[in-house]
Amino acid sequence: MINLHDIRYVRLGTPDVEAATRYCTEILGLQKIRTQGNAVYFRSDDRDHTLVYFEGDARDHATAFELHSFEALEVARKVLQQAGTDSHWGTDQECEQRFVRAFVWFLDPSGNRIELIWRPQHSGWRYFPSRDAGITGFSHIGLRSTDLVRDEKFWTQIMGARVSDWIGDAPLLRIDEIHHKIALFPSEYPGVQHINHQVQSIDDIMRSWYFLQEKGVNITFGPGKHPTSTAMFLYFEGPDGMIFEYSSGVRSIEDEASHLPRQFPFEPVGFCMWGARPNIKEFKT
Ligand SMILES: O=C(O)c1cccc(O)c1O
Ligand SMILES: [Fe+2]
Repeated sequence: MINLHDIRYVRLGTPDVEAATRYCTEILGLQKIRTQGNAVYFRSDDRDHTLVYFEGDARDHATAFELHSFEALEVARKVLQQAGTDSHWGTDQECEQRFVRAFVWFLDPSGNRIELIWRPQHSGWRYFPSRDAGITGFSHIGLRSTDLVRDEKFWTQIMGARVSDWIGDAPLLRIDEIHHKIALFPSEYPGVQHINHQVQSIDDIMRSWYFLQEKGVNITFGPGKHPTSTAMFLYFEGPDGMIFEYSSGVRSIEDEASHLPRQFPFEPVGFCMWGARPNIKEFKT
């Protein structure tokens, strides 16, 4: 089995890098760290970058997870091969673009591009955004799944993730003590379904709620509170229809042995314990 250390970055294609850059800095509250070639890099915490927008197809998404050693990459390739999944080494140029020493990529059973990376670059600089959204870091993604039961098996049996809770058949998956770093949601096609950044407190959620409305950003869900992770949340629309989430107060699962995943209904009450209703296709039946 593969042992994922942590989620690291998301890379998104876009036909309009300039518009995406304006959104990331002025609306979302990330820090632009560099432009390199046709790509712009953004920080949300003490890592070199956690989000990249590159000139390309808006359906072209990749998500990276850090592994513990170079040997772990080699082992991962064998494990994937045994599971019938082709994997490939990243080229030197691709490693340079990602600020990693080595990586392996593959497609999950739904067709999501996943990158397993080794020695990603850290920053010696404090994260310093141009808008104070209260972001403390990139934390999780929603991943599109064309078959939730099949993909839950892949992510738990091959990738070593554990189910923390289910909403209907949608599993919230942890790879460390944080309630979830990946969540699978039903879709007809692959891709990243939402990108979560943690913010410091409910004050940041509410401040952003007013701020985003003033800026005319489409709020798609919330403010609300997830009964699953106990996090308070706000979802809103970004470039090319991507959904971004701010949340605060995600629970930790300290005791692996005693945690049993809980089943929540795939209904508004399964997503929000305050009564908010999602205007997000993948959260609705
Ligand atoms: O935090 C959660 O529990 C959660 C639940 C449903 C959907 C999400 O995006 C979540 O982050
Ligand atoms: Fe989420």
